[in-house]
Parts: sequence; structure tokens; C-alpha cells
Amino acid sequence: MNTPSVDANRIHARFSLDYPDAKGPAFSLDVDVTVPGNGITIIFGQSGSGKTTFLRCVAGLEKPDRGRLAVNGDIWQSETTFLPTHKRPLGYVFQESSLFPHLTAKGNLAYALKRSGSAVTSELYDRVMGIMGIEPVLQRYPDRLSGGERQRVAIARALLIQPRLLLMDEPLASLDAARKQEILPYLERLRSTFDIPVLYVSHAMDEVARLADHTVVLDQGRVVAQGNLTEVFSRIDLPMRFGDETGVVLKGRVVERDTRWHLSRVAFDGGELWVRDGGDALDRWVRVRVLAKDVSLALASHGDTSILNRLPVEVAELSQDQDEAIALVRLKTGPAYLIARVTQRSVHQLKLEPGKRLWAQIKSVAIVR
Ligand SMILES: Nc1ncnc2c1ncn2[C@@H]1O[C@H](COP(=O)(O)OP(=O)(O)OP(=O)(O)O)[C@@H](O)[C@H]1O
Repeated sequence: MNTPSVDANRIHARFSLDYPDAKGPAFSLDVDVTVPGNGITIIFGQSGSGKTTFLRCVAGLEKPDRGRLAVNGDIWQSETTFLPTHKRPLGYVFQESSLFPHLTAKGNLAYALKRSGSAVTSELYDRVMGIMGIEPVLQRYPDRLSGGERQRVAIARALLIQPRLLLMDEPLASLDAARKQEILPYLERLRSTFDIPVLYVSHAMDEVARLADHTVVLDQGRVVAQGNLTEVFSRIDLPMRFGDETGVVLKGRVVERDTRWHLSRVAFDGGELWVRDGGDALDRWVRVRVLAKDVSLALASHGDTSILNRLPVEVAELSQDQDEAIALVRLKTGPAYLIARVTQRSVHQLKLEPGKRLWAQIKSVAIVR
């Protein structure tokens, strides 16, 4: 095994672990991951792909047969070292909040602080309470909190112990869509306020589109893709299929607001798109999601349609969708990519092949919220 570099600004994790007695076929995890030591890295994959097992290895809750883990310059595991979980400076947030029912929210926070032995300044305490917005509910017991409030208390508890790494295992999975929308802005604030890297397990595309800075995709215990969000989700060769959710996420800036038609113009590396104005200020960075089912292809640019967004593109790659009548087409626009989902008949009629230049017509684009 090569020695991984111990980079002060990166997380390197390499684990091999076998579960010969897994339910169903034996499961093995064999991963080698290098991700930035800041921002939110989403660990994405289908059920059973090994996401939780990977987090448990990072936390030291599993002892892989072979493993190495370096977090921003500190070795947590190597051939000769294995820091036990309680010695790893990490916070862990689970799908269910795991608060003690007999303690108030405040009591839960105090208990965690006492156990971790970490001294917290009143400034940090107030900052965490403010960012997570939980001051009004501190005196309540967990059964008097909404699911979203419970998770915000659990996240605050993880932050107060001043971890060097935050692990979140589907923290929103037990919430309904409305509660989920309510809590997402808190997670964005966490990212912009605290300089703590987060490894965040999810299989929900909306969460990924909104939160990911970096993405690791697992399939059957192996890493099948890793990289920035835009890059990974523009790939059409991943083993999993996303159906109607197939599509790219582009990061761009609001460069114009047209108040008459309630539209905003967003410039990204590969061009510009008009989107419905959502009140975002000029110059603001936004994420825009373009689904493959909303992209159609034409040989010429037709001005006489209701479609606002047309971009000159070049076919980069083609692949079959799950449905044999349908193809996925990866399209290059400047340094960025789009995906179109078209019929095999259109592939034939338009003579689509790598290198072919044509126009992408985008029926619908939405800023990720
Ligand atoms: N302690 C264990 N002993 C045996 N097998 C296990 C154990 N923990 C997990 N497994 C098996 O390992 C595989 C990966 O499980 P894991 O929970 O890591 O997947 P996941 O991607 O997090 O799935 P989900 O999205 O459903 O939570 C599964 O086949 C599971 O049954």
C-alpha cells in the first residue's frame, strides 16, 4: 500500500472491509477517497452501496482490515495507528436526532459539552444558537420539538464540541418535504459560517444539488465517481440511473434582472440562461438545475419558439438510458456540460455523434432552492 500524502487541506480515506455475513450477498467496502478539507462533501449512492459503512469507518466505529485516514494533516488511522472514536474530534449527526428524551434541548447540549470536556466560549455558544435558530426552543423536551427543530438541536450539539470534521448521515431523511425545505437554509449557513468540513450522506438529488461542494458516488462498496458537483452529475456513464432526475447543476451569477417579465439572467462558465426571477440580487451566485428531460436538440437555432434558452453545444458522448427507446446525450457548452434525454429515433434522425454541433433548447430551468 502506498502512503497517502498527509495534506493539511485534504481528507484522505482508504478503507477495505468485508462483511461476509451481510444480509443478502456478502458486502465489501473498498474505497480510496481524497476530498477537500473544507465545504460539504456529499457521499451519494443507492441503498446498500456502503455510505453508512464508510462514515462508520471514518468515525472509528468500524475497524477496517486495512485502513488509512488523514484529516487535514492529522492521522486518525494508519498501519500503526487507530484512534478510537472518542479520541477523534468529530461530530456525528444521524437520521434520527438521538437526543435524550428526559433532558431539555438545553440539557442535551450541556450533557454533550460535559462529556466531551470541550470548553466553549459564550461567544461560540451564542453563535451556534443563533445560526441554528434554536434559542426559542431550548427549554423544551425533545417530544415537544418538531422533527426539524430536533435535528437543528442535534446539529448544534455536534457543533458545540468544536469538531474538526462533521459527519451527517441522512440528517433530513426522516423529515417531510416542508420540514426539509425549512432546515436546508440552516445547513447552508453552517457551511458559510463554520470552517468545518462535512461528510454528508444522502441519496436525495435535491439535497445534493443544493448542498454539495464536492461529491463522492459509491456503488456496491466502490467509488465510481468523485469530483465537484457539476462535473460528477454531468456524467452519463454512472452505473446508477436517475430517471427523471437525471440532469446537471450549474453554478452561475445573476447578471441581469428583468422586472417586466420577472426573469433573471444567470451567467455560468458555458453560457447564459434566463430563469424565473426569485428575488436573488445582482451578482449573487446561484445554482441552477437543468434536467435532461427538459433539454431538446435542434440542428438550427429557431427564434420562433416559446423556448427562451438556446445554447450552441457539441455532442461529447452518447449512451443508452434504462429505457431502450431513449438515449442520454452529453453536450459540451464551453467548459460546462448539459445532458439531453432524447429518443433513439432522434439520435438517428439528427445523426448525433461525438463532435456534432447543434443547438440545445432548454424548456425549463430552475434556481436550486
Ligand atoms: N454490521 C454489519 N454486518 C454485516 N453486514 C452489514 C453490516 N452493516 C452493514 N452491512 C451490509 O453492508 C451493506 C452496505 O450497508 P450500508 O448501510 O453501508 O449502505 P448504505 O449505502 O448506507 O445504505 P442506505 O442508504 O440504505 O442506508 C449492506 O448490504 C448491509 O446489509
